[in-house]
Amino acid sequence: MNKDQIYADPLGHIQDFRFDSTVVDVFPDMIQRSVPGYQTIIQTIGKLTARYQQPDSRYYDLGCSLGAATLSMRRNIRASGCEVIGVDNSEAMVARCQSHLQAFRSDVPARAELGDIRQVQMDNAAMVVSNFTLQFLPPEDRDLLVQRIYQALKPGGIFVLSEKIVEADTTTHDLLIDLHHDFKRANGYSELEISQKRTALENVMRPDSKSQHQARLEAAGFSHISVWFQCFNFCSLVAIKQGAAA
Ligand SMILES: Nc1ncnc2c1ncn2[C@@H]1O[C@H](C[S@+](CC[C@H]([NH3+])C(=O)[O-])CC(=O)[O-])[C@@H](O)[C@H]1O
Ligand SMILES: O=C(O)C(=O)Cc1ccccc1
Repeated sequence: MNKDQIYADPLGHIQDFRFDSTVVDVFPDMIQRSVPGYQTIIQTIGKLTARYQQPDSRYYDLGCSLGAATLSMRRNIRASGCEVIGVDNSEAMVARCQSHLQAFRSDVPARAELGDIRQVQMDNAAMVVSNFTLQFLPPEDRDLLVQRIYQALKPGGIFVLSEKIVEADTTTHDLLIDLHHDFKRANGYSELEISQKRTALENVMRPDSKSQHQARLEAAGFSHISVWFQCFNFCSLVAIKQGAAA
């Protein structure tokens, strides 16, 4: 696995963070060392797939990057007539993701599509995952996407939404950010790397608060909403669409 050293040297001008080929080459190392609980979340997406799978259904991974969640869903589907679709608007990510998907044998079809998640057609879904992707959309586009996810889900379908979050309380907000930086430091990132990456993300990643996420999911129509994971300022929610009446 290639080590992430993208922000190791001092940069005169720090450009906005982009998911280009330089990032693709180090992405598994970067996400592992930067996102607390990443592995737990990927594994739990698999467990949720095993529970919420429905036959003849689609499973979407929005902002699939290299396909970690796509693969985790595919590994856990036993129902027939299912298909897993990863979508990402980074050409470099989609190309690498597609070759990962082909490297593992499976009876469940899976593909990575190049596209903007705001435009992609979704329907007949048992499950939709947005694992740290919604935070990169312009805030004004988030409500509509969540409404479209709700519409795409079948009754009883599940949406897994993982996000970096902000706290309303500034004291605990600063505390959680400090704890996250401690986590990055413990994983070998220097002060310079932490601060340059922070600057690079400032204009492109705009986290909401947990209550904003919960309100948006409720407004879209989801019946059952819970935070199932949180470590520092990283969290993951499940939102379930009401099942068919018995
Ligand atoms: N509008 C958009 N349309 C499509 N893709 C987008 C868009 N905006 C950003 N992306 C894509 O969303 C991904 C976000 S990374 C997801 C990790 C993955 N889910 C994982 O479980 O490993 C999160 C992170 O690195 O913090 C990138 O690949 C972008 O190209
Ligand atoms: O690195 C960070 O500080 C993050 O917030 C997580 C992250 C991980 C990978 C790409 C972009 C952001």
